[in-house]
Amino acid sequence: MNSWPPVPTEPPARHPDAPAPDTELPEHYAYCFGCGSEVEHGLHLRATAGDDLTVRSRFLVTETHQGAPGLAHGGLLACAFDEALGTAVGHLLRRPAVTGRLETDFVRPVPVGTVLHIDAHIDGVAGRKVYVSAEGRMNSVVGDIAVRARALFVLVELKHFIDHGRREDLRKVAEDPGLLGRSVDLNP
Ligand SMILES: CCCCCCCCCC(=O)SCCNC(=O)CCNC(=O)[C@H](O)C(C)(C)COP(=O)(O)OP(=O)(O)OC[C@H]1O[C@@H](n2cnc3c(N)ncnc32)[C@H](O)[C@@H]1OP(=O)(O)O
Repeated sequence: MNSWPPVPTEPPARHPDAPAPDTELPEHYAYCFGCGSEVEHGLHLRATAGDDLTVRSRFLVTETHQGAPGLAHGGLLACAFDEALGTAVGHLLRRPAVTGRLETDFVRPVPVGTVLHIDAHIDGVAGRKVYVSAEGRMNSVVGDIAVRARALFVLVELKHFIDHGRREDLRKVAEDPGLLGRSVDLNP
């Protein structure tokens, strides 16, 4: 594997208002495929703040997540890691960010019925670039590693979402702000 982070970085600083360790984190958007309660066949990932620069997430692989008979689809597993890594950036740095790059190593097949435990860690910051990595273990926080991932998140302004989001969904959120979790400082 190449060195990580791939560029010189500053040590990340956990935001002073980041949730305390062991705090259960709210979904960040009710219609998010990764965590949203309104998405029937979504991943329904749940996350807990960890110590320092970590977030611990978990999700149950169901029969709607299959790629081969009885096995999780790799793309859905990548989605879970995108969510888990983004949750770490959003809640611990409290800044809006989007995935610029995501790489995944699928180490073991993941059967339907598995609870995947994903430990994400913020590794370094270079300007707007935030480097994060995670490991996913099967059925226990000390289970066999099934997937590893690394990602670059890029810090963005609120304008990013307003400029690019579909109008009707932005309107829905304006009418019902409760659809969004209040985890990041939108005007830091
Ligand atoms: C509590 C909250 C929880 C949230 C959880 C959410 C989890 C899910 C997160 C997602 O899935 S977000 C959706 C998927 N991602 C996107 O839709 C992003 C689409 N891409 C973009 O909008 C733009 O390409 C992006 C904002 C990422 C960057 O565009 P910009 O014009 O703002 O910046 P620029 O292109 O100058 O890049 C900034 C830096 O990042 C670097 N960069 C960007 N993309 C890169 C890439 N792919 N690989 C390597 N480096 C990259 C780029 O080289 C540059 O480095 P330097 O500062 O050193 O010059």
